[in-house]
Amino acid sequence: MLSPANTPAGMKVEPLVSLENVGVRRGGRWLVRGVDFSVSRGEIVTLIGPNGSGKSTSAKAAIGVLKPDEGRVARIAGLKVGYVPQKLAVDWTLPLSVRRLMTLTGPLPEADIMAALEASGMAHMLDAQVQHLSGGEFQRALMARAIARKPDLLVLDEPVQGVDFAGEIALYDLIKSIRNTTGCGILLISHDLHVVMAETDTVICLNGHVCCRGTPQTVSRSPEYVRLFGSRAAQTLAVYSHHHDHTHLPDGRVLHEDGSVTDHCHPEDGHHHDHDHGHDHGHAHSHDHAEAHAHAHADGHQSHGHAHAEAHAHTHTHFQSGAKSGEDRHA
Ligand SMILES: Nc1ncnc2c1ncn2[C@@H]1O[C@H](COP(=O)(O)OP(=O)(O)OP(=O)(O)O)[C@@H](O)[C@H]1O
Repeated sequence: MLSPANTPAGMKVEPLVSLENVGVRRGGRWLVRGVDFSVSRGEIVTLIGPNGSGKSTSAKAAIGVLKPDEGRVARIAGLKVGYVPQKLAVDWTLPLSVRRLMTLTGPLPEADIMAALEASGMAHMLDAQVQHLSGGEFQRALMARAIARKPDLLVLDEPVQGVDFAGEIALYDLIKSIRNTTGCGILLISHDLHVVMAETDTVICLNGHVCCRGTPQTVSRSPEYVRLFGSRAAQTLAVYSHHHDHTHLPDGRVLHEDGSVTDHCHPEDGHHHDHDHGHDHGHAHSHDHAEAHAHAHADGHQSHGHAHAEAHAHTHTHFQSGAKSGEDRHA
């Protein structure tokens, strides 16, 4: 495995992609600002945050699909990106087999198609119609498609959407095994504020900017969590909790915890208090988190404790971005 943890001590690894103070402005307002994070080979970075908090925007800026209005994005030369979008622009009235899905945007050697489907547990569904796949199978097919071109960086936008709890664990297992066998870097997007993959090296919590970051606290030590979800779940999932200190109003302005309202939110505006949960919220909280998780899954949606009333649009038509270097893209 090529995890940074396994690289020889003192050896500096150049990140596959790094964002520095990135801001994206559209329609007269900042969608995200002050975003900085990097993803290295073998590393799993998870972006969490409520709906509309800028996760997809930040990921798109990272892979070069979207040009930032401020800040810098650097990518290693020739970076190959596999992108599993949140939504697909597919005409569901036309028949589409899994095999065809694999080659929609370009031919692939048969051996690579089969190896990717094999790795994703989908080889037996080669001729199945995509329309008939379950949520979990569909995500696996998309993942197979993304890994077939052997990317350096795999970007997964909400890979567990529409997937039940057991399927979620299985998908996280698959993501872990992709990382372990290929050594690629993984940027994972989740709107679930309570649960992230245990293997996540860094969690970046977005709320229009980086609200907090840290290592996820594993809950495997919490007897309550194990009792609720079983030891298998406890081995696979971890919990990362946080608190948002501001609310985005429908008109784009920001209501802060102290009652003041500003036009934008920005880490430097004096209203934000970053929490490094690696320090602030340790194991003592794991019992509460496990309960939060139980509720989230029992009623089918999460309570974020954060009102975000904005409508948002998705443009998720890219399967795969053959991003070259960031400088090329931004020239
Ligand atoms: N091209 C655009 N023009 C204007 N606003 C946009 C554009 N793209 C995204 N937005 C807005 O930017 C905000 C962030 O969107 P983004 O899709 O990055 O959020 P997200 O955290 O990924 O949300 P979700 O969890 O709902 O997918 C949203 O309020 C969205 O409406």
